[in-house]
Amino acid sequence: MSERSFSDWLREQCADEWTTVVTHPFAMAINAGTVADDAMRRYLEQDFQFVDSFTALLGAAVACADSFEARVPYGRFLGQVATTEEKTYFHRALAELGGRTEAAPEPVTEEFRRLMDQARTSQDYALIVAVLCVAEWTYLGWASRAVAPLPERFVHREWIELHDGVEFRGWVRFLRGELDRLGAGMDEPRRRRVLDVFARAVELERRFFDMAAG
Ligand SMILES: Cc1ncc(CN)c(N)n1
Repeated sequence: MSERSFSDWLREQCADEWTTVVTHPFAMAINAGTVADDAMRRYLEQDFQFVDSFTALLGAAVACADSFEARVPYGRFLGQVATTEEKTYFHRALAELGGRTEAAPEPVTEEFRRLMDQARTSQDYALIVAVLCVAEWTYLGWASRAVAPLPERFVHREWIELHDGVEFRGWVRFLRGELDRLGAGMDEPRRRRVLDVFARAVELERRFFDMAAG
């Protein structure tokens, strides 16, 4: 690896799949506010299952981070978003769309949950950050492509706003910074191990949107 940061290097290794995620037709339809109610309901029902393991993974990041400075942003994000804004969004949006919080998980949802659960139980901080970083950075990638005026309906607009804005950008910057910091001390096999997990998460993000697009 040369001077480019570890997080940039990771993203470049899966550049095609990454671009497919952040420009995915389903994500672009959210930005345009044109996702049909049935499709948005199915997507959010599945994402609610995703968010459970994601929240547990944030908890693992608090536990496994290698410094107090690193633990604090995870704790803040866990408290602010996972248990307040994002959670109330899901309940309001699913109520609006006639969705359920306990839908049966689709195969890709199961696979994503398994990846997050494996990262969590590994207690390997770098692998935990790799999965969190993909989930948040790709979401910033598509949401930041939205152009004003944002869609009128809150199910689309708030989902975009939750994944863009000053605070969310700072959160993604922090996650990338953690990968960059950890990557600087890694040997080649270790970097490849992190890449395996990073690339698998990018693939699952793409398949998650494919599932939602039907
Ligand atoms: C599948 C998926 N990936 C990422 C995010 C953003 N936290 C999400 N809500 N859902």
